[in-house]
Amino acid sequence: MTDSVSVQTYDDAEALTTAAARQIIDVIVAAQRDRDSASIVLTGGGNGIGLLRTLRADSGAIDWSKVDIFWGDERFVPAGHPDRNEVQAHEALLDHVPVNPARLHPMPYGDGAYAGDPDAAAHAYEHLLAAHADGGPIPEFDVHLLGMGGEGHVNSLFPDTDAVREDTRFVVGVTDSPKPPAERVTLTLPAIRRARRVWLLVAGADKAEAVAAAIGGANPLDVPAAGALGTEETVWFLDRAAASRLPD
Ligand SMILES: O=C(O)[C@H](O)[C@@H](O)[C@H](O)[C@H](O)COP(=O)(O)O
Repeated sequence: MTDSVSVQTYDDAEALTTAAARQIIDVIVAAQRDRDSASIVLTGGGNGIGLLRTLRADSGAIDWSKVDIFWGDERFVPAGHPDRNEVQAHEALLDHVPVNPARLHPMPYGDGAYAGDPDAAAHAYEHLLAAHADGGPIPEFDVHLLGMGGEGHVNSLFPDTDAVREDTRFVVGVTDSPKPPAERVTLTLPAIRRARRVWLLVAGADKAEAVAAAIGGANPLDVPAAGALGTEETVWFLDRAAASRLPD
């Protein structure tokens, strides 16, 4: 674990997603050079999907056939449902670049083999992660992207829930999400903390208080984003409004 937390502030959401896209190209290219492959964890939300749209326009020197793509959380809805983060990621980027389908690792669908049982789906995804780990229990993702809700949630880890309290499992099912749909599958804080880099993409004045609390070291049970830390770095990509409550 590192305490290397940094903040980058941009004029608006478009500028922050553009900057994060440029930087993720460099990280992926370097990982492919050093280890022949890269692994990223995608997130939903406007900024996470915005970053993917930016990469669609220009993904630099990335060899998309050598990127493993995982998801940090998923709404437990049927395959192809527009609310699935996976569907939005395909529309924004994955349908438009030469990914290796075998290296796309979507979370299970709400109408598939685990229908009605998000926890069984979570166990299945944890096994999938283990199968792609290089020594450890799950991969050391090169970058775990995250959005954040106004109350500080990341992935489907909402304040004061069993999911955010989870300290052993890497993936859990959620049946009580305060934000619909109630059923979700999510990586936990222990999973996020295995990532080399955790990048939080956050815009808007309604996020400013939670941003300040998280960076100020709030209890993750109250502000889940406070517990989202990478082993090498944690970077907050903010617009001016989201950064407005940070101390100078
Ligand atoms: O699953 C969800 O309900 C959303 O995807 C959610 O977790 C989102 O990522 C954050 O609320 C940040 O969203 P924005 O980037 O759009 O602010």
